[in-house]
Amino acid sequence: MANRPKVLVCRPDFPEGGIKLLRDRCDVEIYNSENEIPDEVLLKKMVGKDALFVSGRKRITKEVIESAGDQLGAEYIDLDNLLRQSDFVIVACPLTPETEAIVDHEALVHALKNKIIAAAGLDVMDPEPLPIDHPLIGLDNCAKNGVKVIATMSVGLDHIDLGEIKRTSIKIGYTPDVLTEATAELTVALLLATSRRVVEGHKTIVSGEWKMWTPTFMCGRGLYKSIVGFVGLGRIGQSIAKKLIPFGPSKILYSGPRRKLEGDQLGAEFVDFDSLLRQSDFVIVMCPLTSETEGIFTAKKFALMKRSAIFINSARGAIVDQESLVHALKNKIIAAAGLDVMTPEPLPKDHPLVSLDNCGG
Ligand SMILES: O=C(O)C(=O)CO
Repeated sequence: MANRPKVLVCRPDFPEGGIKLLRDRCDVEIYNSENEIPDEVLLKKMVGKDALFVSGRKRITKEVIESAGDQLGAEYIDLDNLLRQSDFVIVACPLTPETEAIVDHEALVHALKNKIIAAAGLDVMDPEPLPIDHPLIGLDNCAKNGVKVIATMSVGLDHIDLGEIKRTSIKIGYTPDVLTEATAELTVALLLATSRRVVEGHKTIVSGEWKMWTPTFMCGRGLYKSIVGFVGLGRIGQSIAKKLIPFGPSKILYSGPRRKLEGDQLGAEFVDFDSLLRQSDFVIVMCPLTSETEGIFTAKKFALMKRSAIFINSARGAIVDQESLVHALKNKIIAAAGLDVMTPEPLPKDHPLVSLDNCGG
């Protein structure tokens, strides 16, 4: 069918239901490799596409955005002069009261139909999308070019250069709330498995290391009357907190950019980062990866934590300085870690975190 948006799906293994939704409305090309699409392939394949659908692991770089979008540079000149001189006129000003209705679409249709100008390439229009029967749609000399949407199957946007995106008209689609409960359940599982040493215990049976019952063998740490600290109390953090409250922690703390009403409603106390690290028996990392949070878990921060503390990260590996985490675990500066995320993913088999008994993932 004509005029269907063209979408490049950058992995073959997104859930079928979602792909079907896309296929119903769009022409879909799927990049068929289990590895993330390399930039040089993406740059070629996205030519002529209206949208990209990527995973949360595909880095969307400045180069990709520049090729996808609608950036320009221009020499200052008054408008009429510019219109008289230019072979190509690129509209890239912000929408303000002064520029509103900058393109009179009827006038544009007239100009294109009557060859007053040769052609138009539109990355934006009014309304968006244009109705299928709009005269611009049927005009051979009017192309709607360039990627308009980058959709990612993730709530995290850390893989996309948002600074560059803001300089374009590209819209971002993401999946908030889709995995809130799943991530929260997994984090609770990770926390219990780590504190109750489930994986370690399993290994002792498989390896034959468990010889007999002794009073303190595989003793873990309890949530009951513990202090649980959340670094980031967004949707997922709140859901984890709700699931942990029935275990009877004595206190829930959280740190982040600001105190939240939802934190108050959960009876959680807003504290600064260092104070959270000093007080918590369980530290749960649930903040987004941004320039402010990258590498915030340094050796100094691990040193602030209790020696009995358990560290859980279900957010992003890069929030943690991983060498410092290895050091903290090896030297029992903290008791244990449960990791849903790491750098790189997957960790190589010979990475120290893989062999440490007090680290699970
Ligand atoms: O939604 C996200 O950001 C994820 O990491 C899911 O894997």
